[in-house]
Amino acid sequence: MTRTRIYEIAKELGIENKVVVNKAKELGFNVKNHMSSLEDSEVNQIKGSFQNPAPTKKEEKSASKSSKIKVSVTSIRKNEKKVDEKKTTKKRNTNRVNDQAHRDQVNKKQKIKTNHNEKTSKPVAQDLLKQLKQKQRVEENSLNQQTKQVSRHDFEKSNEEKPTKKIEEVKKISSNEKQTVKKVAVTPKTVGPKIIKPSPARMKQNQASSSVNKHRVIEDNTTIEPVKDENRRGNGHTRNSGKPGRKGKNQNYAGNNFSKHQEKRKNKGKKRQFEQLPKKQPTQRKERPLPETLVYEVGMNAQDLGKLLHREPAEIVKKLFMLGVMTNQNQSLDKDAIELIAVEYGINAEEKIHEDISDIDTLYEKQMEASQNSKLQVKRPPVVTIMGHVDHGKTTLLDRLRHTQVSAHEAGGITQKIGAYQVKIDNKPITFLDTPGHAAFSNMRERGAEITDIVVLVVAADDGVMPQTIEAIDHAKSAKVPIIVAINKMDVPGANPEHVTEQLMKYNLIPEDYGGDTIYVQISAKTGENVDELLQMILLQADLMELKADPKQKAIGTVIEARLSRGRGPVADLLIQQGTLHTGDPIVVGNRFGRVRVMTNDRGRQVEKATPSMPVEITGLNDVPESADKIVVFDDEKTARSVGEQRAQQALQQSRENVQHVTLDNLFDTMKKENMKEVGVVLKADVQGSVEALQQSFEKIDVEGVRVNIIHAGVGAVNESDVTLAAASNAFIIGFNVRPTVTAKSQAETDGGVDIRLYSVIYKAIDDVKAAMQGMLEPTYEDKVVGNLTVRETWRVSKVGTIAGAFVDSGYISRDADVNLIRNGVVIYTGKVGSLKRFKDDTKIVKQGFDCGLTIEGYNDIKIGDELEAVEQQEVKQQK
Ligand SMILES: Nc1nc2c(ncn2[C@@H]2O[C@H](COP(=O)(O)OP(=O)(O)OP(=O)(O)O)[C@@H](O)[C@H]2O)c(=O)[nH]1
Repeated sequence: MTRTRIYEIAKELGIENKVVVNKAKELGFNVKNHMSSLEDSEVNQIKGSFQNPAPTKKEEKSASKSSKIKVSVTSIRKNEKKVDEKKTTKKRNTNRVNDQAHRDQVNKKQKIKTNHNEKTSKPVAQDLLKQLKQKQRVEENSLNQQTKQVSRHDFEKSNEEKPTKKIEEVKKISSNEKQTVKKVAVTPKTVGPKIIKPSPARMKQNQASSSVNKHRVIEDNTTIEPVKDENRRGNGHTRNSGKPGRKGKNQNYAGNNFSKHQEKRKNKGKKRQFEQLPKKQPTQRKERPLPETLVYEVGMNAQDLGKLLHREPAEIVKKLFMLGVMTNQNQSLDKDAIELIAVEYGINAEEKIHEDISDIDTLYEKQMEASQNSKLQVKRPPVVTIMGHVDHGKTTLLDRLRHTQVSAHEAGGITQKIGAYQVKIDNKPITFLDTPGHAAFSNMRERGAEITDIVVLVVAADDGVMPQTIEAIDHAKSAKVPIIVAINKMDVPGANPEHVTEQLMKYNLIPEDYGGDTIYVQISAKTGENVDELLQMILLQADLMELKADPKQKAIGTVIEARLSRGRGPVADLLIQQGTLHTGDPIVVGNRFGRVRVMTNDRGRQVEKATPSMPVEITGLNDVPESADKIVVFDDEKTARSVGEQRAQQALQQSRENVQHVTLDNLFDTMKKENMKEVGVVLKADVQGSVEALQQSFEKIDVEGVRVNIIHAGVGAVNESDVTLAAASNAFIIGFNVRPTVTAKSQAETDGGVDIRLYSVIYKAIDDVKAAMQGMLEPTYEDKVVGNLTVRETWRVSKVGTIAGAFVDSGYISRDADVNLIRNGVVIYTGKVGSLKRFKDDTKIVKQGFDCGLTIEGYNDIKIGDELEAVEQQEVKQQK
């Protein structure tokens, strides 16, 4: 009989010694500690008590609790096996089996309920996997459908490949998901690719990169469309379902139990995936069609041509290179190169004729032509110039016409101001230009301003045809302007109109009575007799001429007069010839520019617009223009400014070029001119007309060998710069109806006395200049006897010759004088004084009543009693 120790039993049962000891004691065995031994029957009892414990209430509870937590199917089965093998008592076995069956059921229920412990609970996990697979299949089908839809819309060309690829992609993603599913609990929500919110830009991008980046497109499309469609269909998905990155709104997605770490890894993977994708190619520019004709300008570069041809400049450079023209994109191309390019592209080339907008003369001509061809033409008032000989009554007639008495206040009685005004007869206006005779008329014509329609030739009935009358006829005829003869001063007793008519007929001005077509009117400007008839005749003539203008077009006109006003700045009198000028119009006037600021009519009333043949005064120019300058209206002030500045620049350039350059052609003239004396004049006047009148008069002063050089002429007060200029040019200043500024005056005094001459009458200015010119002539000299001497002694000195001791009877004798030696009333010799002494000293001059000793150069035969005349050359003043 063997005995077994307690610790061996505990070891066998896998429980603590203490427990076995206690159990043995419970069963009434005599044991003390784990070293105590038991008989076989006792051992079996103890083992049995441990292997088949009686299910107490406490035990049941604890068993149920633990099964909820840990008991597995296999462990139960193991226990069952063990129990079967050990063949414990029937009762206990039955109890145990019942208990176990109960526990199994509880366990199964718990497993399904809680879904915990999938690793060990195989049947539950298999169920779940089944569910998942089913779900994925549904998703695949759905994705397939969506992919087809997308491909139908966006990828018609490559629609066969893409769905497959999409499926592959989805499968790939799904397989990834499967792995994840094994580890995590499955939620009923979609486990799919990241859903990206669709946007027009993204769609566009997808379309653009479709050919290049199919992979990306597929992903984008598979993710974009389902959201849209499902939302539309209302299939239970919320609008935000599956949208990543939206906090709070993405509960379902969060429910997928993607840990942050996993998500990060996933994103990283995606990033890597994108990085591996081929880089996005630069988008190709869609080529626009070539123009039919390449309208080019010489000097354009490849970039300019690229814009015109809708092609990349690089392409043009390449083409030129192939054609043998080496250039870059910025290099200017010549005509040949540009035309080569046009041929290369198979289109026509046409050179753009560059319109020089600074050429306002051409613009003026064009507009004049346009208005003459316009169907909107209406009748316009005639523009009349009154011409005639001095004092025949021009100013009186003009005054009579405008009911003013300007001539009474006119300094010197000469018409000096150029202006214009309108007179109405039978409500029909006539525009009169107030000019100083024919000079202004011809001056205007010389400068291309033909603004006069009719000339009224004033001839005094008591004076008849005079030189300036003839000049006026010639000017009018050369301008092809019809003449109306006004025989004036009919009120004067000696008036002889018949004689005047006879005289004028010689100049082909045949009156109607004599079968001609020249209108004659006998008037008295003073009394106003027949002045209205004269006006009627002017209107008749105008009707015959059918004078018309288009008031709708942009205005063009001519400057009649311009001046600088102290308060208003540059002021210009304009005659509008075509179109209508409005206040605010941007204009270029000659080389000046500006905007019509204030416009006043001939009565001084402010007007907003000026119609054809209307004279107006305007302000707003940057500088004083010149008479006969043309006015052109531009669309905007900026253009007007640039044109004006360009023209001023050109004028300056031209004036520099006009500085005399000696050529073989002008060599002789220049040499002659170089010998000429010049009188430098700086001319300032109140109005441009006076400046021009004075300038012309000065040029006409006929003093042989001298000419007037007008260094500067302008409108306005004499200022410091005029003084500086005059001082530098050794010129003097003529101010006509203007005064020097205070500073200019003091500067003139300090600057070595610059001469400022002020005039209010033209002829006085001319006389003074003439005198100055005469003063510049080389003086003429004549011999003049300045002293008489008598020879009283003679000495012959070797090496010196004969010395004469003489007494100064009258006048004086100087060392530089010539001497006439007179003997018996005859001049024997004329020569220079060799030496002149008082006693032993040399002297310059010996006066009357004194003795002197002198020698005569080259003459020694001097005798006592000879008479000597001291002769000097003295300047003789020119007669004025
Ligand atoms: N009796 C008479 N005298 C006249 C008549 N018309 C002009 N006069 C006088 O003739 C003189 C000259 O007249 P203006 O009008 O100054 O002559 P103008 O042609 O303008 O002269 P310039 O300005 O120097 O070119 C003045 O004294 C006028 O009073 C007229 O019809 N009858």
